[in-house]
Amino acid sequence: MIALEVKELRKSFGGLYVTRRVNLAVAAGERRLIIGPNGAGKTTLFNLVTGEITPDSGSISLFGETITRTPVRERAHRGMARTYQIITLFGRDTLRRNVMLALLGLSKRRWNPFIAFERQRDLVDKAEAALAMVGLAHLADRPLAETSYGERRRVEIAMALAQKPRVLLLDEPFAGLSIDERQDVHKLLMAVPRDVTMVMIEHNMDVALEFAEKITLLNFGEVIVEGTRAEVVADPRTREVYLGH
Ligand SMILES: Nc1ncnc2c1ncn2[C@@H]1O[C@H](COP(=O)(O)OP(=O)(O)OP(=O)(O)O)[C@@H](O)[C@H]1O
Repeated sequence: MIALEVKELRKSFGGLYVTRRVNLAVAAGERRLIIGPNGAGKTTLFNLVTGEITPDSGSISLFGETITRTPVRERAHRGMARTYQIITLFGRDTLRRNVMLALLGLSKRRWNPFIAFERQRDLVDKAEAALAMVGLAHLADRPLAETSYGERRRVEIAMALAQKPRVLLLDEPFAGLSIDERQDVHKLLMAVPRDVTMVMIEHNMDVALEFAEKITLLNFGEVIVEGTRAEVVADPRTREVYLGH
């Protein structure tokens, strides 16, 4: 079963192709790593997959259903989640509330002002369960601004996992973390159940390589090497465009 399929995807900005005929098929449960030099088009590919930008041509499907023109929110309802940068979180709010807000953002129901936020029991439970999954249950009452960079990264992952995604896109989850924090996030990602397919963009090869089952190498908006971890690492083109950087 293919979880995420991209066919002949193209996108240009001001006449420059940033995504050129990209094809990608990620199997259900797979852990895929996307690598490539700066400007290769990795984030643009994620933006196309989540629907934040629209392709010029080509198609995207999620578990066999075409979503090429489906709005972002609807894709999220169908099981697509993405980790966002910390900037989008609320510093003065507690970790619990931040995760609850993420869940509310996805919820079809409207925010009910007559029920105190903390009394929305199901939301509280889901938020706490998500924080427990990333080992932060004990910090649920702490304002986000008082947490470390590594803890915040785990909150981002908790927010995405709380949505019970079928496909999770991780955009540089190890960026800016210390070696110890990288190991924590790595352990956490390795523990995510197989019913979540994960696609990761990452530059930190030490931890990312361990995570990857298959690797796709992008360069100038094109897939130039793809295969198992061993195949891609051994491929001279990988060394040429990426590992030599
Ligand atoms: N909205 C946009 N308008 C114009 N050009 C854009 C836009 N978004 C991205 N680009 C350009 O597309 C190219 C690819 O960018 P993208 O962010 O996808 O690369 P990347 O592989 O994620 O790079 P990095 O590793 O540096 O994050 C870059 O040259 C970038 O300047």
